[in-house]
Amino acid sequence: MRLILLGPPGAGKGTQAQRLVEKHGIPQLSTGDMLRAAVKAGTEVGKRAKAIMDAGGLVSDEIVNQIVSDRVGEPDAARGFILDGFPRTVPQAEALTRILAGKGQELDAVIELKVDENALLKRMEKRVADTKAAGGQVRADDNPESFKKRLDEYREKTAPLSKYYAGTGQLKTVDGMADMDTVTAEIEKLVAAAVNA
Ligand SMILES: Nc1ncnc2c1ncn2[C@@H]1O[C@H](COP(=O)(O)OP(=O)(O)O)[C@@H](O)[C@H]1O
Repeated sequence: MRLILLGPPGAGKGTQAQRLVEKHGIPQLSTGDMLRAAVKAGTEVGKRAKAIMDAGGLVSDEIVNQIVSDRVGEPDAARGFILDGFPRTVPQAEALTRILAGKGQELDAVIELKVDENALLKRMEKRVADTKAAGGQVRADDNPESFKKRLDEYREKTAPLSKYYAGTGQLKTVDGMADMDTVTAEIEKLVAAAVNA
């Protein structure tokens, strides 16, 4: 099963992706996590990406397309994967189609979590508070200024993907304002329908 989770920062993609991983035994491919790992490891990609990420901007399509192309070719992704945070632009979506076509694969579904924008800043602040309370490391881009930039980038470059995937007939939407378990149940219904289609 090959799935994309779409939605603004704070929509709950990471949480839902984790639940799908547990239930279906396929990996979550989060470009945000992969880029943060590259920053931490101090690789060339990490060095190029760090300042952009900290400010809430988007890393170049060229870099993320390459990362995803490499990652979907790894053995654990052969049976499927959940993409979280990719694609984030229409050119990335087009690149993904090419990458998968090169392997004779295609997507099963694109699931968009619809969330009221006013809730997103509060969710980010809660994530920061929870992380601090647990003694964890707060993300450099989880501050109001970078978060605002992330939302702006989302509106301008990522939101058009809904139309793109509506056009391919792959888009499904879920109410991301519902409680987490309800969202999970709704996603499972859509996944079951897509896989049996
Ligand atoms: N597909 C992508 N294209 C460009 N930049 C990306 C992509 N995925 C992640 N990034 C970079 O990593 C940052 C964090 O990504 P992610 O963890 O997915 O954030 P969020 O929690 O805001 O959804 C983004 O703000 C961006 O700088």
